[in-house]
Amino acid sequence: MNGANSVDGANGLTVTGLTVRFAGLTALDGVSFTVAPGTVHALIGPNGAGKSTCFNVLSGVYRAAAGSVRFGGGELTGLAPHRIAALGVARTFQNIALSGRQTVEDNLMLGRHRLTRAGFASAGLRLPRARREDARHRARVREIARFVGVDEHLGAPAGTLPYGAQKRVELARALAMEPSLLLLDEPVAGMDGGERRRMAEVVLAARADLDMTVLLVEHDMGMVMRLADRVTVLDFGRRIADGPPGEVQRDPAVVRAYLGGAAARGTAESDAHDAHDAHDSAEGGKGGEPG
Ligand SMILES: Nc1ncnc2c1ncn2[C@@H]1O[C@H](COP(=O)(O)OP(=O)(O)OP(=O)(O)O)[C@@H](O)[C@H]1O
Repeated sequence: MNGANSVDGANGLTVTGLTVRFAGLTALDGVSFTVAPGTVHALIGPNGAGKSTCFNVLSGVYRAAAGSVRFGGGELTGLAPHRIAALGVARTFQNIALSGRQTVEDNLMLGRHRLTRAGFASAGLRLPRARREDARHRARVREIARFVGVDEHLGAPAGTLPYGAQKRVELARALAMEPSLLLLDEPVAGMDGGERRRMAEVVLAARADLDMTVLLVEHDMGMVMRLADRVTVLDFGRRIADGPPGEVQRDPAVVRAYLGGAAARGTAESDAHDAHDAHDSAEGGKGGEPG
């Protein structure tokens, strides 16, 4: 199946024939998939499969050589990152990208920038309209911080928080943009079991309560199985499987791709490690280190 049934018009995403090349290397080779509105969709695959490249095209960081990305009825390919953000697409990063010296509240307020109507001049002059708007945004930021469970940290510099809390602040900042499509790049990488479960709860609550479509890149197969309504699997830039998580985890091409990656690297240690990941993917178990 080619996966490009259009879901234009709502908060659905339709990726068709996406191709990205880097000096002789084809990082994405005609990839197509569809993310239905209001669902959590996972993009998985071994290291180097093309997942980050795909996210970078969706958020406007990379340009595609060919193909199309349609969201909510409009074409995203070729738009600059700020234009894509303005259309309601928010993203978190594999590595934390917060402003460490600023407070959590200020980091979240940055997320609301696109929603701010009063210009810099009136905000600078502290005109009443700008003050009211600022208060409204701060109230919403507090709500979102509570929703994600970081409200106790609002006054702290983001860089001083424990790692797991910083990852949740990143998610809160993305939510502060009030996106209709949320791109999560390895949201639980480096977290312990308790933090992972907490993050999973927040993502599911965001889908249910905030009417959001979520696309997720994640190496933790337990998370993928728990969260995703549908999974697209990439390997060497190509789509090798697409379907419900239970189906995809049994797909021989998927199991082979994960085992093949381990064999190609050839060390006993990485074999054991990746075979463990592949086993997890086949069993829907927990584990899988960030790549
Ligand atoms: N800016 C770039 N310049 C050159 N090659 C790149 C660039 N970005 C990615 N690549 C290459 O494209 C391929 C896909 O990489 P990508 O980072 O998208 O994979 P991934 O699935 O996200 O991997 P991981 O799970 O390790 O993060 C890799 O071979 C990578 O080396």
